[in-house]
Amino acid sequence: MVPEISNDSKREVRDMSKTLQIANKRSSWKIAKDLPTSFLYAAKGLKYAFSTQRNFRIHVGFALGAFGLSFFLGLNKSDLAIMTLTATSVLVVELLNTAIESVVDLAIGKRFHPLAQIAKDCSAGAVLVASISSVLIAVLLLFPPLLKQLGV
Ligand SMILES: Nc1ncnc2c1ncn2[C@@H]1O[C@H](COP(=O)(O)OP(=O)(O)OP(=O)(O)O)[C@@H](O)[C@H]1O
Repeated sequence: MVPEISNDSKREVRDMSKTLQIANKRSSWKIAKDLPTSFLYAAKGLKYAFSTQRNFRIHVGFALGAFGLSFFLGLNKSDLAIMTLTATSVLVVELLNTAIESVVDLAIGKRFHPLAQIAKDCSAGAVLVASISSVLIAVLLLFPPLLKQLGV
């Protein structure tokens, strides 16, 4: 049987989460004042990843190549949607990997720590898994029409 939660407890949890939200906002060095400013910060993140992360540039190159080939081969809408999801998911994971690396470096600096190693290795592993799956999907979707186009 699920124990009943009193209204007082619910109110307490609501108040606490409100206080935490305010505290979180206040502890941030700078807060985006509106939506365009939030987009600007996101664009800055993309610019940072593109200019500093070789792997991110490689993934962008592959994504553009795959899109070009998809349009050239006339992939149908659902295949194009799958290609889009696949290519962007690799970029998203790569961005998160960059964020995790930065947070780990912020927390520990140049010191060695086994947990920092686990965080970075798992994060890199996530990029690898996403990349392998995107290559598999690209091969599955692009090879048949490509072979047809080449008359093989
Ligand atoms: N502070 C640390 N403590 C322990 N091991 C670390 C630490 N920093 C890095 N490492 C190890 O070194 C590896 C490489 O770290 P790095 O920060 O260069 O990540 P990377 O995956 O090479 O970065 P990128 O994604 O930019 O290529 C990590 O995967 C981890 O195994």
